[in-house]
Amino acid sequence: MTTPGTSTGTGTGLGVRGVTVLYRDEDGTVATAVDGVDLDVAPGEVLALLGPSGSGKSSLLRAVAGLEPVAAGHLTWDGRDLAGVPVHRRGFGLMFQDGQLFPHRDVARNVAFGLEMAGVPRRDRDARVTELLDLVGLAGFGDRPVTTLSGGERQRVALARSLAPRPRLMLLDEPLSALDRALRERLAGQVRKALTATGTTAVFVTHDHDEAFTVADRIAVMDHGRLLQVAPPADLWHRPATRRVAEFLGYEAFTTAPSRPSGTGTPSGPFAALGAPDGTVLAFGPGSLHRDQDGPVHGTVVTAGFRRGVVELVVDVTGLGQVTVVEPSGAYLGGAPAPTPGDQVRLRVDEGAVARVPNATDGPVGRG
Ligand SMILES: Nc1ncnc2c1ncn2[C@@H]1O[C@H](COP(=O)(O)OP(=O)(O)OP(=O)(O)O)[C@@H](O)[C@H]1O
Repeated sequence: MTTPGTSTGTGTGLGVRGVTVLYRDEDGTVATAVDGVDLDVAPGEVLALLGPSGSGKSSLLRAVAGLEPVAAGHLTWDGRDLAGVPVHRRGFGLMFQDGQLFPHRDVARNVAFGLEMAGVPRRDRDARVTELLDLVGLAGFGDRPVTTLSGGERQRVALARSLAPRPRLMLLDEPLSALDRALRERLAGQVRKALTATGTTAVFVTHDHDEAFTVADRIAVMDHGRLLQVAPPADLWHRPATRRVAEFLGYEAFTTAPSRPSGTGTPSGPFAALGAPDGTVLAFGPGSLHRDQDGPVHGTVVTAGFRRGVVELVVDVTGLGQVTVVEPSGAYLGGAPAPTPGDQVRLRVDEGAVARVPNATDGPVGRG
């Protein structure tokens, strides 16, 4: 058996150096899908590639898998160049939006497929299948025909099947995007559990912010073929590297941190209490401001609406712009009226929910 082995050894994992992926149209036009990306994924790490549609996430993943040629730069595993190593010799597992199970095999034989191909003895195979089905929450499903499974169950079988041969790297391309939101949220946690429990190094492509934050040890934000920032979830959320990243994450309004007037040492204005070095941009989003009748910040309600247990007020904040204020909807039980457009409100700032953006210009980042 070509046993890639688990990825928690002494290696260095995946190296991506200046990788560019190009597509050539029939008329000869060349489009750059991935543009000189540098990235490292450490052994045992789960990295999410997050970005809008068309940002180049799948192209980068497919290049790592060996499914797409690398036009410039190179890829390494544990320091060894992957150029010329065919897909099936990389020891990488692949999982896509549609898990593409074998319809004529039952659940257990789907999970066992890679082990059978590798000549793993029956007893070891059965033990591994039981272990994996247990891990993905499908204990006892072994003899079910896959045609009787729900979409979420199918994707969990596909995950178990990919993990069974202990790939040294798992590449997941939007594995949950065909499922409904509630199921996606639940399964994202399960995918993380399965990857970390098996010590599997993984790259998880998604355009869904919540999924990326749930699944990943670090998130790489991609746009127009370039990496904008690579950081652990909390660092990315609270310290977006640029305004573009902050906007992509959902921050809505920006202001430069108040500077200290020379001589007095005390900045003034409604955001004066927010500690940040001069020139830092403060980014406000849902949760950054709360209603408080004695609050120092003034605003006018633009819209108010219920959404999954909360009331969202879009408020035009004086000196800042429109920011969403989120309130538990329990406050409106019994028909208590929600604010209406045009109402004046006072607000206070939740300092921990205001991101600090270094006043850096947007551009690609170095390797993560
Ligand atoms: N086979 C192809 N031929 C030509 N252009 C392609 C091909 N595949 C992707 N592209 C283009 O490359 C760019 C990046 O596409 P890619 O699928 O990598 O982005 P993505 O971030 O994964 O998007 P999505 O989330 O929509 O899947 C897009 O502009 C896309 O139109």
